[in-house]
Amino acid sequence: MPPEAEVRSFTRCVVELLEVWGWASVRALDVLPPLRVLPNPGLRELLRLVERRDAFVETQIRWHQGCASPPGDTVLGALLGGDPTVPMGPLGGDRLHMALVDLFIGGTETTAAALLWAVAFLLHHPQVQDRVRAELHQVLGPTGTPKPGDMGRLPLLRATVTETLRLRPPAPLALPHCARRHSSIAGIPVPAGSIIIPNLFAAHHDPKIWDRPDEFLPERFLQPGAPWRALLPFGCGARSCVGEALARAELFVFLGYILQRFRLEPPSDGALPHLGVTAGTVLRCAPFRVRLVPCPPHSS
Ligand code: HEM
Repeated sequence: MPPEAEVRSFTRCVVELLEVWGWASVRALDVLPPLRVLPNPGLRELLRLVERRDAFVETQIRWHQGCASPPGDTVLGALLGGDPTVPMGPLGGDRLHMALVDLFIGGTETTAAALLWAVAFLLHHPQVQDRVRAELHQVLGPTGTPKPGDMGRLPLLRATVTETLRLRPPAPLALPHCARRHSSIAGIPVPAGSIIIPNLFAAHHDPKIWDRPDEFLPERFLQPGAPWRALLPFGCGARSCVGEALARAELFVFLGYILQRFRLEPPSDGALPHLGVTAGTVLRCAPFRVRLVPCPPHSS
């Protein structure tokens, strides 16, 4: 495990990197790649952060490789082949490096942002909190803790996570894709070489698909005929998010764990979080304060 100061500095680097990636001057390069030849302070800053990120990842890899008995039960240990139950075999070189980068960039801020949005919406909707807590107590009893395998038994908790991902998809513009050959989307021609940027946020707020699209209504996912196919917080198709199952499990378990033990309340001044959005690679909730009031088992 690297020293704590290094971990903190790396965490800051990942947060900043995602922020800079969301700057208009940097996002514009996804739409018009030829602009890369022009001087761009945003791009310069992004590349500086990428260098810092890569240096940290390389240090961790070298440390593991130089270690006489590297731990096999870490992600890096498993990717290096230390865990014989992992079928993929050892990775090396660029593939190993980018697998780790994907985990840090794709798998940290997105899930954290979603959890924060869930807490923010639940502060606005204490009655939903109560219903989820009642479901948790009824199904798991006073001592059981939610596990990923409980999703079928805790439909309202699962629906609460899903509704949060619908209203505030953490990656609102997914990732840019380039059409390798001539194609079409919903009858609209897409010439080869086109850059496609899916607007997941807009799709999740389409009034033609979603009833009262701007409202937080987890129950909509408990009703027959809910438009599941129009729900795309993890993208879709061959290049959809590889971390979907992990992210869903993390959100389900953490949110369930929190709601089982605490009532979420606004701070004493009663200020509720602002639910507005600002553009960014990761859709983040503005910072807010929350009181976690311990609630005894059985209470709702
Ligand atoms: C709530 C959490 C998350 C959300 C909302 C999310 C969303 C997305 C989206 C929208 C994409 C782009 C898909 C597309 O372009 O069609 C993506 C790609 C990706 N995500 Fe996630 N993600 C989350 C968590 C994670 C986690 C936990 C990991 C890793 C453990 C991860 C790793 C990746 C990777 C590696 C890609 C690129 C896949 C590829 O290009 O083939 N994500 N994610």
